[in-house]
Amino acid sequence: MITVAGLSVFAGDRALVRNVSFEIGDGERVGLIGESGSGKSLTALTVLGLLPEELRATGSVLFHGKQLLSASERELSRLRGNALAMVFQEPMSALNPLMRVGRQVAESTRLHGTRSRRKANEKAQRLLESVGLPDVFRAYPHQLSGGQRQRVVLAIALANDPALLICDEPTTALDVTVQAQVLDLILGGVAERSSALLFITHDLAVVARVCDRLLVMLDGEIVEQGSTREVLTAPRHEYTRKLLAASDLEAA
Ligand SMILES: Nc1ncnc2c1ncn2[C@@H]1O[C@H](COP(=O)(O)OP(=O)(O)OP(=O)(O)O)[C@@H](O)[C@H]1O
Repeated sequence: MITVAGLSVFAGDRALVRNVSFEIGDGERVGLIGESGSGKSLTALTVLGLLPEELRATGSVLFHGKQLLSASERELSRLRGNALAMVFQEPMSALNPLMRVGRQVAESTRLHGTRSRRKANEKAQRLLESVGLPDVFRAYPHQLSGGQRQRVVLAIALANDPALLICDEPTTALDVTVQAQVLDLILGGVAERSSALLFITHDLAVVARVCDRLLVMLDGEIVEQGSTREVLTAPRHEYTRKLLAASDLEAA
C-alpha cells in the first residue's frame, strides 16, 4: 500500500533522515521507534507531505502506486484527512479553538464527501459516540480534557475510513490514566476499518501491544526492522538491545 524507498530529508546539506526504506501493507500495524531526534517525526511528516518548507526530501514515497514526493499540494491535501490521516501528540494543535467540536468532526466528513449538513452532523455524532464522547457535540475544545480532545482528533482522523493512520506519540501528552483508553480506541478504530497504522513512540510496551512489525531508527537511519516478536525477543542491532535493556520489557 505504501512503499518508502531511499528516503532522505535534508536541512541544507545536512541529512536528518538518511536512506530510509520500508513498506506498510494493507491493514498492517507498524511501529517506528527510536530516541528523540532520530528522525521519526520527519519520516512521518514526509509521508504526509507536511515537511516544513526549509527541508527537502529525496527518494520515493509510493502510495497505491502514486508518487507522493512529487504530488501537488492540492493532491496531497485531498489525500490527507481521507486516505491518509494523522493524530499528533498535542491535540490542541489539530483542533480549531473557536469551533464547536461536533462541527469540526462534521466538516471533516463533508470535506471529502458530498453529504448534506444534516447527514454530516449525524455521522459526526456517531463518530463521537464511537470514541466514547456522546455528549460533546456542542462543546468547544477548551471545555474538554486532554484525553477527550485527543479522542475528538481521533474521531476526525477516522471520519473518512483512512487506508493509513499515522500516530505520532498520540498518548504521550495525556494523563497516564487515560493513555490506555485512547490507545484502545485507536486500535479499535483501525481494526474496524482495516486501516493500516504507522505508530511512532518511544514506549516499547506500547509497540509490543499494538504493532505487527517494528522499524528502529537511530541518527536518521533505520538500523533494524522485523516482526515485533523478532525485534523484541532477538534484537540484532546493538542499539535495539540497549533500548530493550532500558525498558521494562527486558525480561519479556
Ligand atoms: N525544520 C527543521 N530544521 C532543521 N532541523 C530539524 C527541523 N525539524 C527537525 N529537525 C532535526 O531533525 C532531527 C530529527 O527530528 P525528528 O523530529 O524527526 O525526531 P524524532 O525522532 O521524531 O524525535 P522526537 O521523539 O523528539 O519527536 C532532529 O535532530 C531535529 O532537531
